[in-house]
Amino acid sequence: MITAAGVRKVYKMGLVEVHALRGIYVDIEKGEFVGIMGSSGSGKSTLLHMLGLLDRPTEGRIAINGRNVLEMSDEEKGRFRLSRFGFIFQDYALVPELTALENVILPAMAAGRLHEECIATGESYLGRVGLGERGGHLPSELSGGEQQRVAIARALVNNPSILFADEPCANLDSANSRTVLDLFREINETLDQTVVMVSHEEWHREYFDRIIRLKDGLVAEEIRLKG
Ligand SMILES: Nc1ncnc2c1ncn2[C@@H]1O[C@H](COP(=O)(O)OP(=O)(O)OP(=O)(O)O)[C@@H](O)[C@H]1O
Repeated sequence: MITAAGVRKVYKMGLVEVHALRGIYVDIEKGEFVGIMGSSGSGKSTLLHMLGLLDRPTEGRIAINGRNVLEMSDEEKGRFRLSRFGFIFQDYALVPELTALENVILPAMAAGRLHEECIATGESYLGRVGLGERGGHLPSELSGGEQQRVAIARALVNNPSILFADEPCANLDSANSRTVLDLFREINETLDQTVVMVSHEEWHREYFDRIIRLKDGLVAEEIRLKG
């Protein structure tokens, strides 16, 4: 589904070069729940950004369903991200002035869908994450775990083919982390949704089908746990 081949990423800060990725080869298959693990600074978020087309590699090839994304224009990549990808970040990234439902429907509105259809789809996804009664609440009126579930509903609203989550449980206690991880697992199993998640918590591995472990910008090991 997504292939990264020989992907390097160098951040240049003045005269200093940071080699965040040093030649990564990974394949993400449809329907997988993949954990990208590794110690701090190993390149996990950078890899997620490359696979999610949020940033471009310095060198190497990324292909989605066989198509080389480096040949896409920025506009085409933007459309692709909006319609095919869902993103979840550790700080939830909700708009504080908008209600939960308004946050959830933002990507659907941006994709030009009819307002009534956006509301109906948004309500249905809020129900799916267990917040059907909380659509009118502002993010500040919700707990961290609830805010992250709103962010998951928002990521799902355009029915993407792949969900990218960057340390989605980093700000949650273990009970809320489990709720969020159970939700990812359920979405993965019932909607056949591909999930790629960055984590540095070893206990999360019980949820993953496969782990890609990074070290110093390279794949140190891949472990298949299920499937
Ligand atoms: N925008 C940037 N500019 C400069 N250096 C960066 C940038 N983003 C990341 N880096 C550097 O690239 C390396 C990899 O960073 P990355 O955030 O991908 O690691 P990570 O494994 O996700 O770490 P963490 O678990 O701490 O979030 C680090 O040395 C980091 O300092």
